[in-house]
Amino acid sequence: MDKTFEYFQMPGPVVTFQNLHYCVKESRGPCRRKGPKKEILKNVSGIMKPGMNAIMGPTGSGKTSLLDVIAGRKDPAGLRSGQVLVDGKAVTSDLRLSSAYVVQDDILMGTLTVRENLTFSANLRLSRQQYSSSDKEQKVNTIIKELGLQDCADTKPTTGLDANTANSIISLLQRLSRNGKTVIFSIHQPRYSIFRQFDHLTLMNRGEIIYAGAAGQAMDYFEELGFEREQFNNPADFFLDITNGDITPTLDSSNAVQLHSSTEKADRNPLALQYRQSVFYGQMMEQLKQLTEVMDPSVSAIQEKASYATPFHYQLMVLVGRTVKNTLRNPQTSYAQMALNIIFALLVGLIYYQIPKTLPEGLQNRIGAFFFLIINMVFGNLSAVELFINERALFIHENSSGYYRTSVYFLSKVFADLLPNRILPIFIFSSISYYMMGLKPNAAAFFLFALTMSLVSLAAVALAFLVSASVASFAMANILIALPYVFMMVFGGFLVNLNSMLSWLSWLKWVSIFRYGLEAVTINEMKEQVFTIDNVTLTGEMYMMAQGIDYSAWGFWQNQVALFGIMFACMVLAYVQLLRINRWK
Ligand SMILES: Nc1ncnc2c1ncn2[C@@H]1O[C@H](COP(=O)(O)OP(=O)(O)OP(=O)(O)O)[C@@H](O)[C@H]1O
Repeated sequence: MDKTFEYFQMPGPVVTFQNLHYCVKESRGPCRRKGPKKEILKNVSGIMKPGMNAIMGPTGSGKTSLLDVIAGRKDPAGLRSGQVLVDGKAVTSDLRLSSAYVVQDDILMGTLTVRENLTFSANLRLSRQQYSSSDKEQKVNTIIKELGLQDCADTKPTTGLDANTANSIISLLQRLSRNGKTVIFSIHQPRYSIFRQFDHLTLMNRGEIIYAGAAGQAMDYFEELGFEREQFNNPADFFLDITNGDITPTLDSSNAVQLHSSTEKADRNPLALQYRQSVFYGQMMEQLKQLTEVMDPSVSAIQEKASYATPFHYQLMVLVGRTVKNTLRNPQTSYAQMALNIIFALLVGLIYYQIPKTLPEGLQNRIGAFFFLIINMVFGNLSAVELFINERALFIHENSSGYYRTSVYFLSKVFADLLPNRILPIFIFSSISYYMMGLKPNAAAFFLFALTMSLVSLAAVALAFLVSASVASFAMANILIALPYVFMMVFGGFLVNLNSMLSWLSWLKWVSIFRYGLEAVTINEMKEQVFTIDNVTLTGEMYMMAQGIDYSAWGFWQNQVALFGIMFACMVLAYVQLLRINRWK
């Protein structure tokens, strides 16, 4: 009884929700066609006060959906009616910073230690004006202590932490709730030692509430309805037996629910109807009326812009720091990328070692080498498709919890990938292959060669980023990226003469990274070169003229501009795709 009293008296935020109706369209069949609408929350109202608020019910009863609607994580398009208020005010983006939403899945950066993960969160979610670095450090230490993680605070997050056990999580939540926090959680079949720590219990069945009130009074409520509890039956099992229809009310009870009457319509939920006639419901609705009367209606109309605890540049610094740390601790991709480039550079260098200027090999080998190089620059970057897929769940969670802006995440990922995995390996690749092949021996030509290789590579990488930001699985990403790469290769000007192509297909050459790359390196190398066979001479210009390549200065630079344009457009589209990722549940 004391506990109930404490629950109703404790100061802190009060969450209210009234008349929630939430609908989804079920997807059906292999094409995931949208089926008919299904109401997953039906006329759900309630009050959650500071303390331990448990939501229980069988699988699919709507527990998670209710939590998601309260936390503002469920797509608002599905909310047919109802409203969630905190202290009588409509929920705004500020709530993201003063609340926490914990999911069951493991969404932490696995390469960072427990302390580093917590520090990352503290750095982004606590305002720099209100908390100094040492304040944040202290907060992190307190949390580590509260969670009992002192022994593993400096090891990487792994499973099997003490804090993962239900008991320690519940006792932590209880300590939080005793400090005036409103803790709302969904739980399956807790054992009695856990159940008795709950202050308030919401029981759900088929999208409706069948009991909401003091957790300690729930059993009496159902016993009064005529459900008989066996002596040693755990409360959670008792409730599950009721919702599953495994126990029925004894007929001699005056309040007994007629669960299986012949007049009952299939879609009616007698337990929910009974609850709506109960004194618990009456009292709750009365309180709800009082709590929502004070609400200022103008507040709910304002759709606030998302606000963040820290400025753009600070978020960028923290996120780049984490990405760099992650790359350094998980350097396989960078090593593999570097090794791939060195091996291919040596291979191209050996196959086309010191190409002579005599015909036919002088010409044939040069063009063949260029094709080989461009293929390597494009296909060698397939690993870039993993960039946004790997951490998709982490990004969605952190972004919707208000840690950082999407643009900050995009920039930190792109730059942390481009420098170690793309730019650096390309310069090493270019240096090795260029001098082994014996191409034009002057610094300007080498620089333009390396520039072309970089732009070809970056354009291909940007396309991979776009695919990466657009899909959630590697399998899909691999299919989507292979298709344009192969098309571009076919229309690159090496495998088919572009002038002889069917006119309705010829537009493809304008989007071919291969063509721009191949033309640029060809112009760079062939210009002012003279090839000989016996007494006959052939100039590079003659070859390019025959191929329809414009070898003027603009002819060369237009390829670089086009490559840059493809890269830029793909990057912008990749960012737009990141913004469009569905954050709703
Ligand atoms: N976005 C959605 N699209 C389609 N159906 C949904 C969606 N969200 C929830 N549902 C459906 O609504 C019902 C309630 O789901 P919910 O996850 O809230 O139940 P739950 O009580 O938390 O179940 P569990 O204990 O298994 O987690 C389920 O039938 C689920 O399939």
